[in-house]
Amino acid sequence: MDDFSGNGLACQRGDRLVFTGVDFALPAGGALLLRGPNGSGKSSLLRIMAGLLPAAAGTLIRAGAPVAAEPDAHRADLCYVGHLDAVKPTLTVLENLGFWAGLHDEDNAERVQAALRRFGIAHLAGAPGRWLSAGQKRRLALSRLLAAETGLWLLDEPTVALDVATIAELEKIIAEHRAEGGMVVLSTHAEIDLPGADVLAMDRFAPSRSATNSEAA
Ligand SMILES: Nc1ncnc2c1ncn2[C@@H]1O[C@H](COP(=O)(O)OP(=O)(O)OP(=O)(O)O)[C@@H](O)[C@H]1O
Repeated sequence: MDDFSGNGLACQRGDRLVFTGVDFALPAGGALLLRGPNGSGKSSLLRIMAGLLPAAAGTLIRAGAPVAAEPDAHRADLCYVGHLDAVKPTLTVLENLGFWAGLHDEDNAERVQAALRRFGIAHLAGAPGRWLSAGQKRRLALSRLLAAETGLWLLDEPTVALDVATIAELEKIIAEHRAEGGMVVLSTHAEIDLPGADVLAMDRFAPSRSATNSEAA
């Protein structure tokens, strides 16, 4: 059974200690909502969870084993959607998603088509990325969630630029993922329906000013 947890996580960006002492535990099917003001470290924590940024302290555990022991297995079984959509402007919508999904699984054509349909952008499959509106780019980025099967979804402000109907669809897609034992960590300033989610208020983990100064000294 999959699960994902973190103990004593700290993050340093440049000279600044952004947060310390973050603990969380996600069971299979679990959801974690990251809240907090601008700069409190939500994106940084997601990047640490995705293995894109080293933690200054602490441990991540996936399915009972330290992520540091098998980082590739962890990365292969997660989908990180950052708040930059990473859509290549000269590739078509289908090529963008097919390329990404191919990194996970070569036999992905059907899943890719189904993902575009589910996010309502199948009619744009042949359009170059540069033609997409902000919301269409976001839908394409989120289509990755369905184009390859991964157990852990890490979503940085996923509802930005989405219309109301697509936010409702995303809520359903996340609920289906969790019903199959998938996990999700999501940061947002907006309202989103994530039944039973744990909430991490990131401002609680800001080091005190004196700690920050002594860290920087
Ligand atoms: N590449 C970087 N180099 C140095 N500092 C950085 C870098 N990226 C982010 N930071 C700093 O790390 C801190 C946390 O930023 P982060 O983006 O994680 O916050 P956030 O809670 O996601 O904010 P927001 O709500 O504005 O998206 C901020 O003080 C930010 O300036």
